[in-house]
Amino acid sequence: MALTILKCVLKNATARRCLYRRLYNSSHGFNETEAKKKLAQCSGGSINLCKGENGIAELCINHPSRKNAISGSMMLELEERVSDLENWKEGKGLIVYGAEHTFCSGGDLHSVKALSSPKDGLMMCMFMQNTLTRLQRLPLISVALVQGKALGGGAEVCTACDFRLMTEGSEIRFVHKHMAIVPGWGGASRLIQLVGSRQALKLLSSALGIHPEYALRIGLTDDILSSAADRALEEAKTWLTPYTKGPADTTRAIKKIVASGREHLFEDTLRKEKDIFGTVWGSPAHLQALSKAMKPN
Ligand SMILES: CC[C@@H](C(=O)O)C(=O)SCCNC(=O)CCNC(=O)[C@H](O)C(C)(C)COP(=O)(O)OP(=O)(O)OC[C@H]1O[C@@H](n2cnc3c(N)ncnc32)[C@H](O)[C@@H]1OP(=O)(O)O
Repeated sequence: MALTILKCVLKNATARRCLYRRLYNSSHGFNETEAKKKLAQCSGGSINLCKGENGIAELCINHPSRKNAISGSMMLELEERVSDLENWKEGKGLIVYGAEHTFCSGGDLHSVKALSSPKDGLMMCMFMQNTLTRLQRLPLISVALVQGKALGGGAEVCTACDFRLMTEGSEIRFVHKHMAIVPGWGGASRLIQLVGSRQALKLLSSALGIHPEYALRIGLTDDILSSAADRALEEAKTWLTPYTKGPADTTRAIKKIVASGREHLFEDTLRKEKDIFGTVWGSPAHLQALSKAMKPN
């Protein structure tokens, strides 16, 4: 019995390690401590997290005086909030949005300037890829609520969510070409997965603004929201509700399978599906649902 429990604990710990592992570590020349010290020097704005009792959290990119541009200290806060969410066992859903009804104008140009050496740029790129990959792998169904503009790094952040909802008049734009750079926060790779390589090539090489109708047509957004600016967050929550209804363990297991399927070869995915299946099969919620389903009429 004790051996079975130990095996189960180890299996769950391995599954957790795989989900939350860092993409880059010292073996890739990435020094996290040094990166954090450097990013802390570029301050301004905040990343605010509010965890709801309904299992849906709201993550706010908050730097309104700069259209929610992400400073170095906000990159650090984003990493801290993602860590917090990784440990939130009751969580089922996440909405990422920008303060004052605009999503995010990308990297804070003041921070970007301070980090403009190739060494610092690569350090920031690895730090943000680690964080956004962990955000994408969270066992929460995530939605980016795009109001106003999602530019550059802001466009990249919204690709790290499972779904995107755009409000009327909003715009996603990979402006990197205008800055003579390419996305480095993982946004190009994720864009290819979302819309295919041909569309991704068009969007990155033109730096064209992507409006809601076009985004819907190419599969970049999942819906267009029509409510007034100050009601959009509520509308996004309502949109997410059918996907997060029911026990947290079930929703989290579904998201883990999909997150795994996005990243692994199909054979690995089948094995991972089996492992994750093992974590929910026979749980109290499963047994309860089973007995409910089997009640004689
Ligand atoms: C490393 C990440 C990198 C990447 O990988 O791509 C980037 O993301 S680089 C940043 C890319 N983003 C941009 O180049 C956007 C620049 N901003 C704009 O184009 C416009 O400001 C806007 C976002 C379209 C908004 O325009 P508008 O509504 O006309 O407002 P203002 O232009 O007056 O902006 C208000 C205020 O905000 C400051 N601001 C806006 N964006 C940024 C930013 N990314 N970094 C720093 N500051 C920003 C803008 O300068 C104004 O400040 P004040 O003049 O002091 O009022």
